[in-house]
Amino acid sequence: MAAVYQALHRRVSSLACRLHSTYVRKMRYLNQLKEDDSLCRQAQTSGTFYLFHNLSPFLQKAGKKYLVPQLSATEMRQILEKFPEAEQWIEKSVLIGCSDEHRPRFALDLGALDKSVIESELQGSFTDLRKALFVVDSEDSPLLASAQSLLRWHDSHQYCSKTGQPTQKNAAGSKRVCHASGVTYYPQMSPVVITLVSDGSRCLLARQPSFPPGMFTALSGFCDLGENVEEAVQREVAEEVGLEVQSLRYSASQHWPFPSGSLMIACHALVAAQQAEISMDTLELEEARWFGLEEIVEGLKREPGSSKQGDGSFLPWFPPKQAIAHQLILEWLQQQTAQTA
Ligand SMILES: NC(=O)C1=CN([C@@H]2O[C@H](COP(=O)(O)OP(=O)(O)OC[C@H]3O[C@@H](n4cnc5c(N)ncnc54)[C@H](O)[C@@H]3O)[C@@H](O)[C@H]2O)C=CC1
Ligand SMILES: [Mg+2]
Repeated sequence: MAAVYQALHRRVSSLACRLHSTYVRKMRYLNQLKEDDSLCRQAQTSGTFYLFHNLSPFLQKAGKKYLVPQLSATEMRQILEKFPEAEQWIEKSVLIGCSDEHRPRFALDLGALDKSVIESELQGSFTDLRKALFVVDSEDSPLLASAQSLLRWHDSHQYCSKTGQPTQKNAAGSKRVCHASGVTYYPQMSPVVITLVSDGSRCLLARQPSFPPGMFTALSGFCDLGENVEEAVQREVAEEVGLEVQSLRYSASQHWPFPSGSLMIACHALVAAQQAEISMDTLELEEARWFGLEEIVEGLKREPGSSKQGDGSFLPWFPPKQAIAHQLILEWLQQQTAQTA
């Protein structure tokens, strides 16, 4: 028995080692592409391309599914030949990853070109990211989200904020440089805390007036400069619902492309059950209230379309699985059911 176990252990370890080395080699290769412009330009000739138009990704409908096509360099050339100055377009692409076989992936925004020509040629459509994220396969959503954030960053950092002179991107798009001032700009994102507050038996969800009718989610807020995650959670909860966090626990994080590239840091926070009276910030929130276990279970079953009632009001529903708020709510539910079991 021990021999079988040892053999199994050896096999698992060697598999883990091989997997690990694939990952390490991939990350090192990507880093090389970021650092070496000529290597990256060469990689563009064998890479694949995801297309965007004014930050909307290109999707193809196949039956009920939406696919995110990757175009080869040859297919890219065929499309771009239909427009003037085809060569300069490839230069605008940004590196967003690579396959395990080191085939690099790029994203390219063709916003200045006539989108109907591309759409009819490739039989698909440029789709708003707020829709695209929720209709594509779950492994494609993070890729679209990070590609869009990087393209947006390049689009809004064309000039040096010190000299006003144009900045130049490196081949991979991992930075921009102002040659007049020597300043290097790196893509930025904003840290945002998202907190599911619980009083031990209920959890607190809120809605902003801009949310779709009936949607409730966890409290969120941008971190202030100089603040750590714990301070940001405590401040946001105090500001938005007037409660004092007693303890908090980190759950997970997620890149979120709205409004312009955020790192969502998700936490569970506990407040004292005796001091759980909500005092809502009416400037930001339209409604904030406690939800019991049953209401959470029911809310998770609902979809935007099924939440409208006969009298025109909406029953609560929660963000879809692509949003980290959904994961926080599921975790809370699991914890509650484990406690009451
Ligand atoms: N993935 C998910 O599950 C969820 C994601 N979110 C995201 O979190 C973001 C932040 O949540 P809010 O409650 O709106 O934040 P918030 O509570 O900090 O309020 C937003 C206000 O903060 C100010 N602000 C400070 N720094 C900012 C920055 N870097 N960028 C933009 N505004 C800044 C602005 O005045 C803005 O109106 C939302 O934009 C939303 O996209 C929110 C809930 C769920
Ligand atoms: Mg907020």
